[in-house]
Amino acid sequence: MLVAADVYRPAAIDQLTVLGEQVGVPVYSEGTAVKPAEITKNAVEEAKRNNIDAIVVDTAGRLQIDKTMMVELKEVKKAVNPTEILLVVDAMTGQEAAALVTTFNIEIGISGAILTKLDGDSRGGAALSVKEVSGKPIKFVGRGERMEDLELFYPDRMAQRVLGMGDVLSFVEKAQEVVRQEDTMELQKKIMSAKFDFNDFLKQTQNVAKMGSMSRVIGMIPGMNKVTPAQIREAEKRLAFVESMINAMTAGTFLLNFR
Ligand SMILES: Nc1nc2c(ncn2[C@@H]2O[C@H](COP(=O)(O)OP(=O)(O)OP(=O)(O)O)[C@@H](O)[C@H]2O)c(=O)[nH]1
Repeated sequence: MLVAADVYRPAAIDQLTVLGEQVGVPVYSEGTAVKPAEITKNAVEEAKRNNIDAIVVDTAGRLQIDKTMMVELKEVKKAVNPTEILLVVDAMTGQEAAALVTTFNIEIGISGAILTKLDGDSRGGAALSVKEVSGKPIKFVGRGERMEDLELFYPDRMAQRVLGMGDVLSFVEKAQEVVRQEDTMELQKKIMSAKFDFNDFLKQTQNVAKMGSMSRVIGMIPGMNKVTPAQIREAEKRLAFVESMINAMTAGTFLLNFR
């Protein structure tokens, strides 16, 4: 169950409700008038009543460290004694990330971090900072805006990406998640017998899209870390254009004459 305990940002509750619907997870909310610690305590009771054994509490975030927020987080921690306390760190904040992690770890005591926006920072400086200043592990990383872009963190794979060696293991795992083995065999047969058509091409591009944002997929391929965000945006635009062209075509058999 997801718990809406960010009572300050007006859209935070709605945002969590939409996310809950998307992933099929119930969302517990009491609006903005109740204190986060109280909401969290009630949510645990509600979860127990419904035999739900895991809850994720979304608390308010701030760019700057804020005393009131720290007190509030301590209250939430005291109220429910969570198994994990994960700090969400934006990788784009660079060195500021180190200060944030240090303060949260001293004040609240974190058990790990989630590093987001790694798609915008391939150098991985923030990842090193988290470990260096807190000694706590990064448990998940975000590489784009979609749910599929949130993944488990593997330090060795991150190191390979930073060194420009790609991340073939994650690439294969993601591909296995979205493509069925039988479909791959079918496709292989089509290519071998020269029957690969525009519909197959469309299916392929849709499968790649299911693996996550284009920057994320490209980043996993060895040697492709030099492709700039602008080039990726351009490629996405062109792909959308080609897709619309194919969708506008009439089905049938055409012979192309290239003489
Ligand atoms: N490119 C990219 N965008 C992300 C990533 N993670 C989150 N975002 C985007 O960043 C914006 C802010 O994300 P939120 O989830 O609202 O951030 P938040 O931590 O809840 O914000 P607070 O209100 O401060 O708690 C949204 O537009 C997200 O789609 C990521 O890994 N990569």
